[in-house]
Amino acid sequence: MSAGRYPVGIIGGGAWGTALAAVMAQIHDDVLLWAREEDVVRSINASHENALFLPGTVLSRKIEATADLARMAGCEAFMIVTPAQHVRAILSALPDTQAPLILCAKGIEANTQMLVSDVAAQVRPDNPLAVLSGPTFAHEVAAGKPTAITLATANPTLGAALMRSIATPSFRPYWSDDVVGAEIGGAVKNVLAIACGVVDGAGLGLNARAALIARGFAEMQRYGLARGAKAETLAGLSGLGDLVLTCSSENSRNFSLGRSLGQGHAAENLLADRKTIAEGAFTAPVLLQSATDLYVEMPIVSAVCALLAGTITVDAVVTELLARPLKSESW
Ligand SMILES: NC(=O)c1ccc[n+]([C@@H]2O[C@H](COP(=O)([O-])OP(=O)(O)OC[C@H]3O[C@@H](n4cnc5c(N)ncnc54)[C@H](O)[C@@H]3O)[C@@H](O)[C@H]2O)c1
Ligand SMILES: O=P(O)(O)OC[C@H](O)CO
Repeated sequence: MSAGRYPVGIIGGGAWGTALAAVMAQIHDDVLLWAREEDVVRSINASHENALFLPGTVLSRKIEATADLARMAGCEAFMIVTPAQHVRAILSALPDTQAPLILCAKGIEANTQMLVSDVAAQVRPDNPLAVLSGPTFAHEVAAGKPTAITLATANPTLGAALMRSIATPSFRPYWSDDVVGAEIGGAVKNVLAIACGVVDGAGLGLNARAALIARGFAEMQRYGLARGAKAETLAGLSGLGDLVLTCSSENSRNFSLGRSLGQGHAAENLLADRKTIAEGAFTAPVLLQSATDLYVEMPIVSAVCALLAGTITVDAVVTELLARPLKSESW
């Protein structure tokens, strides 16, 4: 990539877009971040903090925020960091560009069952695509803590160029040619993290949590392989790696949503009160529908859907899962 004023533009001023801007500011002189909320733009430009979505992290003065998408036209590559359900709209509104798009949302589009990369290929057929996904809590990345992540793109030359433009001494991408696998790991783990949070909130113990991670991973593999993912990608950073992270920490929004469900709070109230995104709540119903269409069994995902819909209690869901017919552990 040739030198330009903004080597990487970031679209989305939530916690993750802001953390990625902090990473980019370690290696680039100017970082332009588009945020939807004027408050976020003001907070970053005036106080060098994203007080709404990543409070407490002091940001580099190299980061400039804007609410004007037209300003992004000169960027040489884009990180697309809005929630999955808004990627279609934001890509449609992006200025005319043929720059590579690095897709950072973890989810599946409702109604269409499309992965974010499918949405991007449909809306922006002329832009090269890559997916960035892995075990990455935003506040740790923004603080410069060591992080490894999958950068998936079918084109190895593009992969190498993008890795060079985003790697820092503490942020290490690994290239994969498996875009579908990288996306499915990130989308499915969010739903499984809700389930692990439920186990925690209901006080079901660490054995139950480990069982759920292992059996949840079996669901991720069944579904991923049915959609063309590679097994080794699902076992890597963007699959198992991210599953382990989000299933074991209250820092995960998905886990903490599940924890509150497990403590008996109503899903409707919990979702209405949220200011930040728990992607798993949006992914769960479309994932279950997609799995059903592919004849893939996902009992844990199904249980999460029922809990989110408020059609079953935690006690009943646990009894149901444990009462399923005894079967082989492989699949
Ligand atoms: N936070 C993390 O640690 C992390 C890490 C890796 C990946 N991700 C993924 O990145 C994506 C963004 O998550 P986040 O943590 O930055 O979100 P966040 O919860 O911190 O912020 C919410 C974001 O949603 C945006 N938003 C809300 N309504 C919108 C609309 N109508 N159109 C466009 N944007 C809208 C807000 O502007 C804001 O950027 C998600 O898919 C998430 O799974 C997050
Ligand atoms: O807070 P969560 O559950 O959205 O998880 C954030 C990241 O996806 C962790 O990799």
